[in-house]
Amino acid sequence: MTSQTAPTGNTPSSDQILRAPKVLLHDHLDGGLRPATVVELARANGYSALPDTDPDKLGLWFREAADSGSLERYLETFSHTVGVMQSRDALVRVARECAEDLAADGVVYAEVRYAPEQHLEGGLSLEEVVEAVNEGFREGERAALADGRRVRIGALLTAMRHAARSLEIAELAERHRDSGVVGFDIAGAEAGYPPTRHLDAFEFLKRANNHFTIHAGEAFGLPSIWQALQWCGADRLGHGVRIIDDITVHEDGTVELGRLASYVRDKRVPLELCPSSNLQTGAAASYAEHPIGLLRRLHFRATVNTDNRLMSHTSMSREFEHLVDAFGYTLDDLQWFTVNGMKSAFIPFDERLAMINDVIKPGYAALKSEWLFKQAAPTSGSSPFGG
Ligand SMILES: O=c1[nH]cnc2c1ncn2[C@@H]1O[C@H](CO)[C@@H](O)[C@H]1O
Ligand SMILES: [Zn+2]
Repeated sequence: MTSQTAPTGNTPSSDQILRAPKVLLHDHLDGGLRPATVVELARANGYSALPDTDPDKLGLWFREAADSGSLERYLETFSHTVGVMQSRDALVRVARECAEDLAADGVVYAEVRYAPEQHLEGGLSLEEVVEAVNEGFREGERAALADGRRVRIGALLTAMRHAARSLEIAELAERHRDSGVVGFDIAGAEAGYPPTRHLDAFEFLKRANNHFTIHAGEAFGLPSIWQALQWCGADRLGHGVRIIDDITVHEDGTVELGRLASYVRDKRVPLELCPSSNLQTGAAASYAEHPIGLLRRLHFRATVNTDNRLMSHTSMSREFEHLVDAFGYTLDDLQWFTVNGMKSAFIPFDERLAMINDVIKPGYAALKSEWLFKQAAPTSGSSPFGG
């Protein structure tokens, strides 16, 4: 007679990772299109600049072109996705498919960002862009629900850091606050465009008690993170991965945090880490060397994100799989990242708490207790009771 005991340190299977409830705070709408949708929208809208019209080859092209080692070159690939997202129908479709794809990946809560100012070439107004995207998200949530999957999507409005429309976009976010927009962001090339160029937008949002994150500490280091936090007052850091530059690991294994890294950890500043994206832009050399391993050990408020599912050929499940492979993470680790994400979301506290207690924790508990019911699984071999 053998007896089964609770597994410790078990490696989650791909299937468990897929079914685990996941939270995503950093995902670009224009970085997550299905390749086939890019092709179809280009055809429908007379966009003729696509590098390939075969969906498989186009998907590969995005991935390879983005795999350049530089953020600037990575960002060039967005001209094609933004290029086909210039009509109301295109925006509704892309947003709907985004919600459906995230739901199919087991994401239960996501904040998806895009820059309204980049979608005006077909004659839409900023308001119309936001309304179209919101409509698509709601349609996608309903379609997912009809399929038995629950997902909630909030939009973040991004202003481009090289442009000069950030105050206008911040005001747009504030106007749509009760209709699907949960916050604000700035993105684009980091070097040469410090967040302090947009102080008026951040001041406006703070006066309105609104929320914002800033892409900082991705292609540029500590000064960018410091400005985002101490000059701009960001609630979260988009990437923030270069906070590692302010952390010293000594030969005897002791770790020393500089003032900025201490502040980030002490204040529980959420880091929207995007491992695959960082490998492509050169911010990290491999998954195993990605700072997320150390940041998790040191209990920073680390979260796991996709950034751009198309360009990085990824999903939340894939990001988790890479981390499980690189660091041996268990379901407890994945739950820790997920709860961190939910704690750091921009929706109200009571909703975050309910999502943690009523959706995330029960979801992981169900996965963690599966070993108890192994004998009932259809694939199990001989009877666990012998004979
Ligand atoms: O990792 C990133 N760092 C900085 N900017 C980015 C990143 N990914 C996408 N965008 C930029 O954000 C815009 C709105 O979604 C995209 O068009 C792209 O230019
Ligand atoms: Zn990003």
